[in-house]
Amino acid sequence: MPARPSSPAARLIVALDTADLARATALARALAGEVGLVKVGLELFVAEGPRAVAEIAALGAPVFLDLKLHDIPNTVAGAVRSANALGAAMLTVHAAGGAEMISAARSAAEAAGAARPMILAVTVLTSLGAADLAATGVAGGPVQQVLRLARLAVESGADGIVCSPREVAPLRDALGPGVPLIVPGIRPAGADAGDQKRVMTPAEALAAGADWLVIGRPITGAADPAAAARAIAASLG
Ligand SMILES: O=c1ccn([C@@H]2O[C@H](COP(=O)(O)O)[C@@H](O)[C@H]2O)c(=O)[nH]1
Repeated sequence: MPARPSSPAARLIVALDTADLARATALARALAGEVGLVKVGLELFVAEGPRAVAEIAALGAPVFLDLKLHDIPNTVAGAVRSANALGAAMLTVHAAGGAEMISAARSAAEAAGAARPMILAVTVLTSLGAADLAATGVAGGPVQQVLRLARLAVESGADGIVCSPREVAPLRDALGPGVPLIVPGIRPAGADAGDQKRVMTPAEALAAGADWLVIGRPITGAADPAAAARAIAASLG
């Protein structure tokens, strides 16, 4: 499992959201040494399969496999066992899958021994605003729901929590310093938010208590992705 990051660059996780493995590997090469981890998400994994993880891991950076597993406990445990063989450093499940599912994911990860992936629980997607969440039948707003899901996830064996930067401070208050917080929904000042609704700047997220910052388009869509990552790291002081 990766250690908690101690330098600004180590805090950055770049999301390689592309269906093209050649582009993903080119980005991973260009960003070597500029970020702490590289994230393989659904777009790349569905297009290219497990070899995407293997080829990107071979370039040196630890891989965050962001599959957001959400199914019955037996099925999720099987998927985690299959993912163990890929050597990812982090793997996501949806906290809304419930206590038994999260616990099954953690137990299945432990079968990989010391090199097991961190099991991260995704709380409320950063693309959802309060009204979107209410439309799914959840009352109380994102902060309340993230706190509820995060507590459940940690009690059920999750190694870390994925949340928007808006919930980082309340989560730190509720969970203390020991729980790693992995935070997408990051936008440098003036950057296009796109489909993200609960966002903050990298410096704001860090000041609130985030451990890792997950950043895709502001880096991968830049003319010079390495320079964009360096500028973000510099903004973290
Ligand atoms: O709640 C979540 C969970 C995961 N993500 C992932 O993070 C990146 C963010 O990419 P940007 O281009 O910086 O918006 C993306 O891969 C998502 O799948 C998230 O955004 N929100």
